[in-house]
Amino acid sequence: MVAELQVKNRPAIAAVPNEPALSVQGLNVRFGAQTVLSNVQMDLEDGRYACLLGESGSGKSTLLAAIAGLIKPQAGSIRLRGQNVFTAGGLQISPEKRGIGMVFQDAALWPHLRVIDNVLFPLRAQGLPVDRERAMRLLEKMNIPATAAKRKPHELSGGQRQRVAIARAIIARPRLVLLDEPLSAVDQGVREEIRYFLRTLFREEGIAALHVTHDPSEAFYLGQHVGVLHSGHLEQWDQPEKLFRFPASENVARLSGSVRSLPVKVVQYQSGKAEVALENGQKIWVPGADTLREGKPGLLLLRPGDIDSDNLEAAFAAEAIHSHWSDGRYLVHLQAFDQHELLSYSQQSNLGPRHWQIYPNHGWCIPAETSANQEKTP
Ligand SMILES: Nc1ncnc2c1ncn2[C@@H]1O[C@H](COP(=O)(O)OP(=O)(O)OP(=O)(O)O)[C@@H](O)[C@H]1O
Repeated sequence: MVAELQVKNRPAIAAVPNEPALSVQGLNVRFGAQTVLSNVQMDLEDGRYACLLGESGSGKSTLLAAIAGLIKPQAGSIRLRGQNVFTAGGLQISPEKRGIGMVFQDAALWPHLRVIDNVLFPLRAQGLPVDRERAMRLLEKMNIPATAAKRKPHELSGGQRQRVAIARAIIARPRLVLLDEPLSAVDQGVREEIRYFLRTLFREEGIAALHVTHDPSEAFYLGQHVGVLHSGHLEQWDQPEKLFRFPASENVARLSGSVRSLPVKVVQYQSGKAEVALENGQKIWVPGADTLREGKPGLLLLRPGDIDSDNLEAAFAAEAIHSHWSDGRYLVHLQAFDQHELLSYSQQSNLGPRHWQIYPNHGWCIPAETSANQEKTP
């Protein structure tokens, strides 16, 4: 009887070769009158690690809950390795049959079970062979000493508990692991250690992951693919370098790292480059989106590494109004073109007026009417 029940809990879906680990199409989620996810589309290749950035309340946890089967969306579809697990037509495979591992902000281990039994729990729940050797190997890889395997979770540090939770999430070789801010409750040193384990372990095991975080450095360290969710819209889902260098919107730029924007007018556009007029009338060529239109307003997105103060052929005057030590250099806040703030890195902390230059071929220009700007309009 017990064996029958366990077999029933095994993932009910078989893998289709060469299909993405996860495919989400047109997903909509509403809670009452509030639309929390709107037409979300994403594909995640098998064995790839993806990170999802977004502000608090943007819908990140809701998306994970929908993929895990914990809530039922109003529209769209979710496929795991080619098999539908949710369709708006009525199919809703239950969470335990989706073959998904989960890691939460707090490790959420069973307090009454020893560490080893916590790790083995998914195998027992799914009626799979209880592979103690694999459990011990995973704990060893996560730098948990063998002696700790017999302890209860409260006898471990917070960082160790989180590493046990990661071992538990992958023990059954799930097709996908969902991680909801797994590093936000641990301190910086432990965070760096765990993110190293995550990176090496998931690649070794070839398990796909969707990892939610607020921290761009975490997303770029771990993510082979990175997305930005804003007000329930997945504004970009891309390779990390593309998302950082060519953000689709001001929100994507802002949520993926330090950035400031300058309003410009598009003079002309030629194969990936735009000539834009700055507010002081000066014209420069910058990389630009192919959605730019001549004569229309644009937004020139500038990261600190796009601006330099040491060049004598300086392009514009600006006042350094604040600087602070950041990651081995100063991050300088500039006041330019009347009221606009820009950022630059510098070896010096000198404040006051100076001349600055936008590096040739740096910056990224997008149309002024991206979703971010539309939302700001009252
Ligand atoms: N079960 C629910 N019932 C009603 N509203 C909900 C429910 N779950 C989430 N929400 C609302 O949906 C919105 C998105 O919440 P969600 O937790 O997905 O955001 P998030 O991006 O994960 O935020 P955070 O980073 O703070 O965890 C919020 O406005 C939240 O209040």
